[in-house]
Amino acid sequence: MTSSPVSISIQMTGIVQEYPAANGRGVLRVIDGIDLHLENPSINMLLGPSGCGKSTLMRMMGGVRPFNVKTPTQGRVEIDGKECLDQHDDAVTVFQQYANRPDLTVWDNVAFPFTLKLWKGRISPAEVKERVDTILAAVGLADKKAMRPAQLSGGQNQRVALARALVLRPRILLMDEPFGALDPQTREEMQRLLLALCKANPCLVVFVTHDVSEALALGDRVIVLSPQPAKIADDFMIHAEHPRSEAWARSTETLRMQDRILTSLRDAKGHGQITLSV
Ligand SMILES: Nc1ncnc2c1ncn2[C@@H]1O[C@H](COP(=O)(O)OP(=O)(O)OP(=O)(O)O)[C@@H](O)[C@H]1O
Repeated sequence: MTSSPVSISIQMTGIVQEYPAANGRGVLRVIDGIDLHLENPSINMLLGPSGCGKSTLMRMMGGVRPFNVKTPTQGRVEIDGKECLDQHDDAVTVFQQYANRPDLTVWDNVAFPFTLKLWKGRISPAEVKERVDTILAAVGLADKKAMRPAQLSGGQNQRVALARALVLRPRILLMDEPFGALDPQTREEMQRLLLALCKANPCLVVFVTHDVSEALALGDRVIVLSPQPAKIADDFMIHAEHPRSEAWARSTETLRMQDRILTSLRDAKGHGQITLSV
């Protein structure tokens, strides 16, 4: 993978999101006035109680609009100063559920986006091959390329999903609790892998997590949302170098940040969803 300078910004101004209420009467306000400016290359962690609207906010950054719902209800999302009105190819998303196709090999799963209308014909078959082989080597799956998802572990499946996202060389990588279903050791391996991939291929990462330790291990910036309807409860930078050591994780500075996050979540309904894995 080659390291190339990358520059992108996401500006969210006065964001309000309402959905039709489940009982069919009125609306449910999920996001209640968020202003946020993100710039890359950086890893931005979004933390907040379950259901507070993290995924909703993240989807807006990729221009994804739920069927029949005006998104955002109020406010404006800009990518590089240009209003984002639709799904765009600057952003790709990695989900907790991998979304790998069971009928395709690892190689074909990673190459899959290039078969879609948006990408078809944009790059040559030779470049597709070069990109897929390179990213599979980078995520440590070069020797698994002929296997199918059912033959892989959870961590390996998540590597496939990460490779499929990065093969597009996005300027924005949206990660919606990507490591939430993995065991602690695999989760740590994936965190180290993500840091290495981001170093090789800098981009703007927005990463949703329920885990305070994960936010502290990965984040250049930590944004804490309040319970629904979400506002920004806290927002701070972490300047420590990556990868962050065990000693750093146990330092007074880190414990103070951990305490700061937990304090801003203390009164949150549903804060039991927030975990601490150190
Ligand atoms: N398309 C939709 N239509 C109606 N309600 C929706 C829609 N999408 C999300 N919601 C509601 O908006 C709220 C916020 O959902 P969202 O998935 O953004 O929260 P979250 O913070 O990511 O949750 P979690 O941490 O549990 O994944 C929830 O109450 C959810 O039911």
